[in-house]
Amino acid sequence: MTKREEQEKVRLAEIKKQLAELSYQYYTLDAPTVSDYEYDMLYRELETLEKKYPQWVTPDSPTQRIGSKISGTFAKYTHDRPMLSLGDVFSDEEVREFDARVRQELPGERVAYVVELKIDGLAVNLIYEKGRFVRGVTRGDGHVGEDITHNVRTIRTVPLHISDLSDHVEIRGEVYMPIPAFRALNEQRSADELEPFANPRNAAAGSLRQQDPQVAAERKLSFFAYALGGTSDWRPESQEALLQTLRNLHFPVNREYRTFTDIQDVIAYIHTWDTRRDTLSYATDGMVIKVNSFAQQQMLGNTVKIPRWAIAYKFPPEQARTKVLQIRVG
Ligand SMILES: NC(=O)c1c(N)nc(OC2CCCC2)nc1O[C@@H]1CCC[C@@H]1O
Repeated sequence: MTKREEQEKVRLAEIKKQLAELSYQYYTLDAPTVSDYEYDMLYRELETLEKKYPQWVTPDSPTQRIGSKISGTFAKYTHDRPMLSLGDVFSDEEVREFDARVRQELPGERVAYVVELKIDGLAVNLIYEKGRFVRGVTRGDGHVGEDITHNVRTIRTVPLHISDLSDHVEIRGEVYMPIPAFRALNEQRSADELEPFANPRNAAAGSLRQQDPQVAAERKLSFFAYALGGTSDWRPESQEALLQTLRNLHFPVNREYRTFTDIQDVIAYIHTWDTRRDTLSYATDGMVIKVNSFAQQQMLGNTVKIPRWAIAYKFPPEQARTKVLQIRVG
């Protein structure tokens, strides 16, 4: 390799690193530190170098987010640890019953709960090998999902590489379509005389099922990470510690999670979102209450489909609330 090629190879690696950091600031932190122009100039320099040296293009380059169409059906993938669903509850009383059961099964233990917004999207499994994003899979039936890597890699908040170089890391979270993107998409679909999507969840699901990643890329999907799959050598102590680790790895983590030791405080926090959730830029359909300690989650275990250490408190459906509001206003 000539001196010049050597320098260009270094420059190429440097730009990829910078663009990944700038993209994280812009899309995940919503706090860009450079102008769009500066970003575009760097991106163009990378494209020029990759055109000159195609042998140096790596799958985790920002230029590789939109690959080629896939043909035919999606490949199937078996999760190395099942992706559980959640049992639903609809009242404060049922939340207290959950707490009573947990404490009864953990006699003498100090129990803390992490409460998270329940994002109304699509559960997805992200697989990283030696730090590189290699596969994105739908939850499917919890055991076998569909390989939608080509579409997941177009999601700007999904890192194409992470600083943890373990052999196999599985990050689970929710792919969702922000409400502004959902509204714009439906306006466009009405203009094109296409059937609008009923809700952001359906729009996200429809977008992830596209054969053409160019279409998925235009749907402005996003992602919140909230759980681990079978990950080779991570041993986080608790949900809280896991969420912090995910944030440190530059995964988008929803910031509205809180930790409580008293179920009354959990219930009070849930109700602060009864109407406040309408101000969020993404759809939610409830709150997820999880026993914080992973050791205690292990002791409580899971049924075939759902954990015994977590529940979803569901908000009343929109129309019901609107009716109540009408009566009150009327
Ligand atoms: N939708 C969510 O925001 C959400 C969340 N914040 N946390 C979890 O934790 C999982 C981990 C093990 C059992 C449930 N699951 C969520 O969504 C579930 C995934 C599958 C069905 C629900 O969408």
